[in-house]
Amino acid sequence: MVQPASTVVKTSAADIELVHVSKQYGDALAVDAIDLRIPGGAYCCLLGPSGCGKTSTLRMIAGHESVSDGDVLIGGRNVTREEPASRGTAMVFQSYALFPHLSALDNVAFSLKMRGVAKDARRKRAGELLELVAMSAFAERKPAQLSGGQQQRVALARALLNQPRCLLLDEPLSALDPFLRVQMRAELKRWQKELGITFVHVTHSQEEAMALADLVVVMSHGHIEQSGTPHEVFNRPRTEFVARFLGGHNVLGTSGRLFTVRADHLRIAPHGVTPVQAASGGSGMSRIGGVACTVREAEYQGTHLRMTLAPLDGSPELISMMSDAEYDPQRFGPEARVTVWWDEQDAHPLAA
Ligand SMILES: Nc1ncnc2c1ncn2[C@@H]1O[C@H](COP(=O)(O)OP(=O)(O)OP(=O)(O)O)[C@@H](O)[C@H]1O
Repeated sequence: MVQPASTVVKTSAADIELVHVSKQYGDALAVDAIDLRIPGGAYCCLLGPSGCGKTSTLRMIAGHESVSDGDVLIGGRNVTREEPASRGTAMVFQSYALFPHLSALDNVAFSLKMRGVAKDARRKRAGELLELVAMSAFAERKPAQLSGGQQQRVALARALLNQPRCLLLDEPLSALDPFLRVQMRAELKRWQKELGITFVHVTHSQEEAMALADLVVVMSHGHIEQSGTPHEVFNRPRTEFVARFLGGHNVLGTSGRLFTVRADHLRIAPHGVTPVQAASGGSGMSRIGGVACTVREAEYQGTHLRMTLAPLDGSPELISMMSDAEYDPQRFGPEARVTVWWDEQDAHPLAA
């Protein structure tokens, strides 16, 4: 019988706190005085485009990169100047970093061997961890004889060996094909819940972050643009950067103020139908009378149609997601004239 995760990895989750943490590489400021608290037992995703500082942040938590300024606290203890091994963290690398000449079992047992643990004891312990990640049947295989997803499981088992209180994952799914990525994503989430420890996962995929995280931290140019639950961040993006980076939003402007409307909240009627406007608070963020547009493209995406709409007044294009059930190619197909509007409550103001 497979043992519950909590009996194989007996540890408690630790909070992670970053207090005014900066990272300077020569003249380049990669991370700029960020403050962040990740509650113990949370699944946190650091999300942002290439070069925004997410890997540097993860590596500073792990202790693989020195902190230029500020403090890193794990479980309430200041670990800023501590070695990686004494922080209670473990890291899973993008490339998995397995030893090619060792079997899966010996890869997991390697650090126990270095510490002089007897062969039987280390093989027993490594075997338990391989069982946890459903890899017992592949224990004697070398990494080259394993698929990407299987190598990832071995890397995870190895990282769990020392009972970490926080697991740090650097783009752990990026080397996998799309199908396996979705499957492994679900397993990561399940393991995190079963183990009950804090996971910090770096990704540039908003879809991955939305699917996995309890806490999404959106970064740009070394700053935290916004942090919150996936629902908060998606429904209430704070800045234009967050709205554009997450996608699925239209960024609109009226009299110098910016706001967003989710693509699936745009309302569309065939040309000539007068929109019925929900009560307007007079903020100017709804469009009484609607925007006359031409449908530029209608892309079928299974459950939805993604429509690109070109306003006749020459303002920037809008994106609409319409459910397959609502879509009528006669009325909303390419080149159709339509009227687009939105309700006041669906328009969300952005910080300047
Ligand atoms: N060792 C280094 N020396 C000099 N500059 C570095 C070093 N490591 C990172 N940088 C720079 O710091 C900035 C942040 O890099 P970092 O790797 O943290 O970003 P990232 O968001 O993880 O990017 P990616 O998704 O591409 O890995 C980048 O401009 C990068 O070029």
